[in-house]
Amino acid sequence: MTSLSASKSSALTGTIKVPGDKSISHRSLILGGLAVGRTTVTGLLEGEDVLATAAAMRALGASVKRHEDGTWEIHGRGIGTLDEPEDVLDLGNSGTAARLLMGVVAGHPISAIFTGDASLRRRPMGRVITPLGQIGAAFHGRAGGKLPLCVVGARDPLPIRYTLPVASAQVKSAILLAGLNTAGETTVIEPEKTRDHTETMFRHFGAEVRVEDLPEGRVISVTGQPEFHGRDVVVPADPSSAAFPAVAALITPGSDILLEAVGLNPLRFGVFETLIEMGADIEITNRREEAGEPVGDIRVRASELKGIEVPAERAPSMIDEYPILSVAASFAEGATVMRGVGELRVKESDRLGTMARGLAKAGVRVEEGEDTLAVTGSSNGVAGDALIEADLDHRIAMSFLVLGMGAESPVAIDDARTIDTSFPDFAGLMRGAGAKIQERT
Ligand SMILES: O=C(O)C1=C[C@@H](OP(=O)(O)O)[C@@H](O)[C@H](O)C1
Ligand SMILES: C=C(OP(=O)(O)O)C(=O)O
Repeated sequence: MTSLSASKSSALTGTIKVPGDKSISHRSLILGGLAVGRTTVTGLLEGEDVLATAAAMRALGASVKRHEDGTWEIHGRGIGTLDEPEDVLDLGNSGTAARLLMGVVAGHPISAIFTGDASLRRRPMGRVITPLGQIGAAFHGRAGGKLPLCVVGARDPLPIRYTLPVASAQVKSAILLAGLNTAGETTVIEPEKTRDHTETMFRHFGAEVRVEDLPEGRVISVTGQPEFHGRDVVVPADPSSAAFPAVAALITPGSDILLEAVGLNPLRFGVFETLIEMGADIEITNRREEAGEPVGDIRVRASELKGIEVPAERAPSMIDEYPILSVAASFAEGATVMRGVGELRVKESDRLGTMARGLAKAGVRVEEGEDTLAVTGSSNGVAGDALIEADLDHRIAMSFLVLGMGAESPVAIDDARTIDTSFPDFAGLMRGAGAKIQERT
């Protein structure tokens, strides 16, 4: 295991291009593999999660290649024509890859066995098994719907109308992907809006998607068996990754950084809204659109932050950003109370537990509730001097390295390898901006 340690850094400066959006990268490989003809993807995140999706799409019969210039080229044969994989599909650490691909397989007359690393094997899959079972797929696996499990795809997938019991773009996307191969209209109702990259990209590849805002929620319908044609996709920089250098700059006096070409989709932007409410000096310029997604540059300058209440309804738009928000809160004056965050317990780690334990170890006042987290910052700063267990969770690992950049004494993480799932070369990019991150021996 590579252990890294971060210590109090001087001002962070310069332009930082964080890697491509993870959600959009997964979807571009999957839809490219379902389309007839050539799809090219530029700016694909080459993190382990996305590479697991690339390998799975190859195992399902798509041609997926990387060119030397970093562009990816995908050729599929059309919806309904995937091959049965000859071996187990190992999705590593990626919940998105596992759940979206279960949707794809559920809608095809093939079987596949899904597994993942120790973190993915403890995550709940019942949330996709229930609706995909209604479509006609069968599942054989461990008690409680955990991986490894075998998906037997439906011979004649049925169109369903399903209301999401949990705000999850992964569940919504799994159902819509299975719906691609049904004769008829598949409808998902989401009482709380979640990221809409699947809907946007479905349209980009040629599907008919209807979206209505009704009293029961957002109603999304896709007409099955569209002709998907290969398309060009430009992946914006990931706002979830951008949040790490952004918070690092906010808590490091004198910092002034520019985050280039970041996705500004409002359903992903909750963390920046929250930081601005906390008093962050954040400015967005050069707004534009790429492949149907809004993009812009984000300038972040060191700021005095204050604690706030983060409303529960904002959770889906910043679900992956609570760990790094808790770090910002540790340097803010007063309490930051995060509500409605129970979903964090079923991510790569139990993020409420891992954050609460780690912050307490580093000397931060923190209270963990069943679905709340309250962090109280102090004008004395953060003590640090802690070794944190990342627990196979990239966002926990990066959050504590950022904490170390502002703390009085260094903060170390036991396993930095996990960062490669979503942000390869995080340490290199941060060092380039002035952060002090060292290998521990
Ligand atoms: O659809 C996606 O790409 C994602 C959805 C979210 O998960 P849930 O659907 O479980 O909320 C998020 O946490 C994950 O990192 C990516
Ligand atoms: C929860 C995350 O990803 P996934 O669900 O794809 O493992 C994440 O990246 O924070």
